Amino acid sequence: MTVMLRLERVSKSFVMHLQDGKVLPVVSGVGLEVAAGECVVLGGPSGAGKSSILKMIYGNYRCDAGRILVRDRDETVDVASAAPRRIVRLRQTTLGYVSQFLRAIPRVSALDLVVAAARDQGVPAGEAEIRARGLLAQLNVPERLWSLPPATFSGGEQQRVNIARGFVGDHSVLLLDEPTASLDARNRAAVVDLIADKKRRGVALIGIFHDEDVRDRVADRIVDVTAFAVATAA
Ligand SMILES: Nc1ncnc2c1ncn2[C@@H]1O[C@H](COP(=O)(O)OP(=O)(O)OP(=O)(O)O)[C@@H](O)[C@H]1O
Repeated sequence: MTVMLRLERVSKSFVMHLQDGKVLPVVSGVGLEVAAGECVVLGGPSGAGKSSILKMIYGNYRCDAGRILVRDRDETVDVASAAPRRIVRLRQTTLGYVSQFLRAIPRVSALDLVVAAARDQGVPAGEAEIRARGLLAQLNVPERLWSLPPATFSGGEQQRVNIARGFVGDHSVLLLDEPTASLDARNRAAVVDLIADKKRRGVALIGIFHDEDVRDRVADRIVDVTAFAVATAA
């Protein structure tokens, strides 16, 4: 078993600068591991800290304590202490993040957005286009839309273009932040298939899924984040 991601004693509080620097502790002592080919789902009620944990792993939120170890080919990177430039490189080679929101670029077509995500990871142009077309088709994005910029697409269509962007490359650790939120049953099933495919290829996945059916189909393990919740006097 190759561990691709390990969190050790990770803690996070938010400092509310607009409220006299009041400190809002969120999680403490988070420890978990994700192996290659495994999908771990973060569980627990709203506000438990699931998204904050994903954002710390991706390096968007700084953690107060602990280590976030990501295997990057022959090296191990501690996201908690790595320099920003190292985190940017880690995201190019190894660490991907898929949310439900697409950041559309004006005048760039849906197909080109997906191709660009693969090219950023060094996938050759021809191969990138084949993968992008395959994913847009698998995610039921109508072909007449592929040459159009997604700014005018429906929410679900934009979400599926974003999922195609997230899955088109060769990241070996993928963070999934509710990628199936507001998709219909057919497209939720398509995403479940994509996750199964990544698992077969040895990708380590960790994610948040509010849909119980999807969660049960993708999860090898569910880690309940309330175990790491910080008791506050409120
Ligand atoms: N940038 C931030 N600044 C201040 N507080 C924040 C910030 N991000 C999250 N929080 C707070 O941290 C707590 C955990 O939020 P988080 O989004 O991680 O929970 P969650 O388990 O993902 O919830 P949900 O299931 O509703 O998305 C919440 O109380 C939230 O208000």
